[in-house]
Amino acid sequence: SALAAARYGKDNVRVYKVHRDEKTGVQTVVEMTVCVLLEGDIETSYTKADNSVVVATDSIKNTIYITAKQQPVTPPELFGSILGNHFVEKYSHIHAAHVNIVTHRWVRMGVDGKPHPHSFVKEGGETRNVQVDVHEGKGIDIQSSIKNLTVLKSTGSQFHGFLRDEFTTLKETWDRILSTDVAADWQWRRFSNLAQVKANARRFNPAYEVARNTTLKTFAEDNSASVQATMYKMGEIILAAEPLLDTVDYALPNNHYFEIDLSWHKGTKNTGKDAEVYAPQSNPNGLIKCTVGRA
Ligand SMILES: O=c1[nH]c(=O)c2nn[nH]c2[nH]1
Repeated sequence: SALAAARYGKDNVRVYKVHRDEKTGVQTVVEMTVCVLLEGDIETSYTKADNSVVVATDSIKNTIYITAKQQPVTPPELFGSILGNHFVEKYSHIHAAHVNIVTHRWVRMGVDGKPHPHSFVKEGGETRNVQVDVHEGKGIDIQSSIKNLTVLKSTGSQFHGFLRDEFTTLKETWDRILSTDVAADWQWRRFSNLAQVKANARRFNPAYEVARNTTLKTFAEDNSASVQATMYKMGEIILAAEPLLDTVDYALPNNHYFEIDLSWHKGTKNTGKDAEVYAPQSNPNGLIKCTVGRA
């Protein structure tokens, strides 16, 4: 046998960094969970118990903290590129670094209608993530994403005209609840090196805002014919907004809310246009995926 592939590193490195604006007294916080995996001429550490090629995962963890101290930690696309590039440049036998960053949403607290200078609220499990893959001598691939943004609309969603055969029991509907946990990601065109990432660093936050706002606005406003049709509209708009994007991906679970027939109780009407009380379903769920690319 032979080693077909290998990468190793430190996962679940939790990092918090505060920025203190001395003039205004406003403090800003970033909290993230980082994973760094390294690839390169490390085969002998697997096949020959040769640890001389191993940058210890503890050293990788230390490097994450030092880099977070010395470098900007936002936008995560930039921090991930700086971090990955460090390992490829520092160690001649390391030829690729794979950095995953999950940033948690500490949203500034509003107190008496005003943004508080140093207090924050974590809103749900929604995160902003990046996957940065630094390939020595080839370039830097960045995928940005939103995860666990749970949304629901109480109407404005339909599903009819679908294929009917001997396996079909689902009733057609022109008015249903639609709820999903948004997982969206957008793939940047390969950056040739760290300098080019830095030259485009101003694009990352606006792209995130466009992706998040487009997702919410389209979800809310589209009189959805299906999850498929609505997610495609989202992807089209995001792609049109940022020329450096190659593709936009969505993976949307369809979290079903079933009508409950209550007619057994004194003829209580609770289906169709009289439906008010529903049974939210944990499973099974639809799962609709797509990748929107340039024509
Ligand atoms: O939006 C939807 N797409 C589907 O493919 C589907 N299948 N059942 N319900 C559905 N809703």
